[in-house]
Amino acid sequence: MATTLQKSELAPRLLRFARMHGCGNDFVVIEDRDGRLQPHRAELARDLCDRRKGLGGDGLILLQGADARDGADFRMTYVNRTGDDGEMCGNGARCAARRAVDLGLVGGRNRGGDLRMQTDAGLIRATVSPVEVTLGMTAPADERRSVPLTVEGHAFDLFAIDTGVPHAVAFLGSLDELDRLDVETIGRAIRYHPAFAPKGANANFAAQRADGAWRMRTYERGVEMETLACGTGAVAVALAAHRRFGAPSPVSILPTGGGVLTIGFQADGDGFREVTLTGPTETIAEGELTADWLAARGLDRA
Ligand SMILES: N[C@H](CCC[C@H](N)C(=O)O)C(=O)O
Repeated sequence: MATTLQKSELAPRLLRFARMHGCGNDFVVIEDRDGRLQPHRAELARDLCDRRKGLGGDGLILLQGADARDGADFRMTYVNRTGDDGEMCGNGARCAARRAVDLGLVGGRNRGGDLRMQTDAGLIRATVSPVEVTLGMTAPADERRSVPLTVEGHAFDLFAIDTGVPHAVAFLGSLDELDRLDVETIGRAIRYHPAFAPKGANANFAAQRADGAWRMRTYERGVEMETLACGTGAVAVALAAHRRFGAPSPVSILPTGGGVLTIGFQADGDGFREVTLTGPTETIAEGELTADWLAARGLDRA
């Protein structure tokens, strides 16, 4: 009996995780109420997002306590797979909202699934329903309607906008052209192009389907490869489709990973307001990181 007691006294605080995805853009979500993982986030993101030696994911999400002055329910810290911070992640924020509701982080103020989260891009509102999560995005910034450039022998007239993180959008003439595009090579060249320095940009490619919806593919900054979906990128494609082709709100976006992302907005000459992003999330698994794994990184004492 004494041994059992001793063990539990010595047991490190275990970390609970969830593996989640939104349209195939996948994340490890960890509860970090007191923010003690903040200094370790880059290493944690690299190790946990590893698809062989970790849990696998495009990014790591920490759910932390919020600054009460903001009126936020919690804070989302998003870290890319590479360990680089991302100010915002549309699919990640949808997963974070779902997880916060599941964990009761919104407490007694869970206004029927309506909540507010702090991010480095600003305050994001979210409405969580059994099937979908809708985000009220921050106002897009730094819109550039025409950025002509040539990469790898392809001439593009890009649309650029910051929808929480910086994005460039290229439209292709057909779905076939989109399917055949070497997103890895061309996307990377756009992502690192001097036109978007020093921050770089996520590179999105889109083509319209006969029913009016837009198919899209994304090379993600900070993941440094093509991902199966990108929420802030889908918002950028929708706003670009409005400017270029007059696409009305709401715009339906079909990411490679399946499902539909729906983007609502109000446009005026100068910018966009009331931008929303709606789509499904799925929780694949939840559990606890082992004491050995944490100890190997010195996190049992963190
Ligand atoms: N996948 C994300 C974007 C992550 C941000 C990251 N790629 C960056 O620019 O640092 C989304 O759904 O919006």
